[in-house]
Amino acid sequence: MEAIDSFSKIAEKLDARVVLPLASVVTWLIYKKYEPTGLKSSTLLLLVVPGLLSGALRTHFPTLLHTVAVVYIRYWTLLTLLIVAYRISPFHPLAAYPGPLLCKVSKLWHAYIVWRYGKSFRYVQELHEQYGEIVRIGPNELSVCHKDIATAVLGPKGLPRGPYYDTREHEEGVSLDGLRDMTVHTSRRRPWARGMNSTAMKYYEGLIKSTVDDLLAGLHKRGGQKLDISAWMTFFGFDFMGHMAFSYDYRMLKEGRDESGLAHMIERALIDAAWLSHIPWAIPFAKTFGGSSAWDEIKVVGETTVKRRIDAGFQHPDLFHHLLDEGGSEPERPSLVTAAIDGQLAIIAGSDTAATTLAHLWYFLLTNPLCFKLLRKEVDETFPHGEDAASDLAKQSAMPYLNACINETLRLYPPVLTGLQRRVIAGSGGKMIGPYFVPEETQVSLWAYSIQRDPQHYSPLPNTFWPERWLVQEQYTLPSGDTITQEQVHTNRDVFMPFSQGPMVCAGKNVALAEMRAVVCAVMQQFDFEIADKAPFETWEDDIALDEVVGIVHSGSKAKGVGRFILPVANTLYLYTRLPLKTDVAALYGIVFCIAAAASGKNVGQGGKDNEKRQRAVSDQNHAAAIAAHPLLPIFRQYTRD
Ligand code: HEM
Repeated sequence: MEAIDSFSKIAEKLDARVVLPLASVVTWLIYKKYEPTGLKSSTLLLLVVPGLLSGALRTHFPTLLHTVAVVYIRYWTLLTLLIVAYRISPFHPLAAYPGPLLCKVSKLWHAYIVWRYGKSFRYVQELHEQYGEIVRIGPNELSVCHKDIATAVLGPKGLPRGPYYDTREHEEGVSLDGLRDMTVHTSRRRPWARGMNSTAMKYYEGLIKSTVDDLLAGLHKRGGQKLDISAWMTFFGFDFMGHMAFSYDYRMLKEGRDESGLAHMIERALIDAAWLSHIPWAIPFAKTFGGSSAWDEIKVVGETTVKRRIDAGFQHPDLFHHLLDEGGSEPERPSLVTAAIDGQLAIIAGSDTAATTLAHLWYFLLTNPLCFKLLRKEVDETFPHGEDAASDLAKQSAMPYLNACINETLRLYPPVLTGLQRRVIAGSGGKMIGPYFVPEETQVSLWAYSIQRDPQHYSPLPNTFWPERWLVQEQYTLPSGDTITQEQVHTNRDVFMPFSQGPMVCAGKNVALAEMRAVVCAVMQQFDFEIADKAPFETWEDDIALDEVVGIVHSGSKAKGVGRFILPVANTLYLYTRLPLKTDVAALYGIVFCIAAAASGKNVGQGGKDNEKRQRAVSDQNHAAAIAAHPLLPIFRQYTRD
């Protein structure tokens, strides 16, 4: 009783005008210094603190509801303003780096772009075109295209992963691709190294060959019909990964369809994770309030596959055999859960990626008849007299034009289209990337799509499919027919990163390259294609990469956009100095309004105008899903050499 009395006495003396701003400032300082993201800390700082303050200031307002409304609104409003003001101020450590205002204010903007348009790689590329090789794409995040990125960021002395990868953490644990601690990552990668060594590869080669046979049989069966070539690449990708990871046959090629809906499930799950990855502080909330049904479905399918494999026991040296260390090579065997998570990762990371690359490659070959002709010539010469083109992987890896075509496809459309995010850790003193200093606790993102289309790294024609740039020769013929010399061609292999680079390079790189080479050689050797309907081919790239995203940069970041933002902020600050409730509501409105106003550009909020396209944009958020939604339907016919 005494305690309550003394609390009431103190509370009466409190001045709301001092206490509330003070509380907001302290909370802001805590956020600025420690970046707390857990559910508990967020609940404490954002709900409990203003709740306690409401209790303390109860006597200052006519009703409890009034008190709660005033306290919460004022506390959150000032906190938001402090955060925003600091991020756009010249005192922020990244103030010197250019970027759109909304990116500097919050990563919510980027999350919104991903959620609304999906193709944020196009957005980031436009930012680079506008601002140069280094752009501030978040309050604490830079996207860099400088030539030193590979060594400085991805190399052995590079940086660990950033919080973007926190969505990879599931109830059971984290998959290899989500491990941010370099030491833990190194030890977890050991079974993968065994699962990808030359002995293991020998076994996978047989699987590639038999899966290619299934593909060829499926295509022969449907000869003379229009076939969605990208769907068949997806069937191949999943069937091969099923065999390789778990000795399991998804039977997509045999059935000619994805009966289990696995590919679609993974596309949906990746869409769910895509926008959330940009705001990792929201992950605990998203998990608490529902999570992703697609991830739940994948979990069920994954668990069934793992159980089936365990019940069957060791029969083949598949990837799971190595991940579980069935051979007993490690002093301590990895747990079943860890092996299961990473085995499922192989399906998720390895199926869509190879399939989308192959889909793009067919698209480029079919729309560039000269390239098709050159590649066919190389296939025919390498495998004369009907020699089986799918079986000799060593010969395939030495085919210069084939590898140039694959590289060029991976350059223009790296299947991992999101940025590879790394973080400069606290206490490291910062990091130099070329001439740029990146302060501690800053995220650095490398967007292969932007880097690999940057004219300073790939010229001429950085946006054109021109496989010759990968060949070493004295003279080059451009698609126009003009010839240029070696000195006029610049191909910077150091920044070629479709598989990433360094200690966290794609664990399946060699397998992926082997399977893609085998598919292309075998199909080229046996089939001719006829494009029955030209229209989808003409618009395909625009359709899947969604031009709609392009243009946000200009509409959201020009002086008019900044003006739209500053006015409501000033308005809000002015209103904030008034105390009655209605001005607090106005202040909150001001915040919402200023964000909405700054966000509104010609692309945002025009839903009524072009609703059909917008609807499609939402369903196209994942690249593989976009490809699936825009089928390429050539007719396959038997090819016989003259
Ligand atoms: C064209 C095909 C592929 C491409 C372009 C590709 C690309 C990539 C990229 C860029 C990363 C780094 C991701 C990041 O750090 O965010 C990665 C990681 C990974 N990929 Fe691939 N991948 C392909 C196929 C495969 C295949 C077939 C497998 C499995 C057999 C696989 C397994 C993995 C694994 C396990 C990781 C995580 C590596 C680590 O964290 O150490 N990938 N891949």
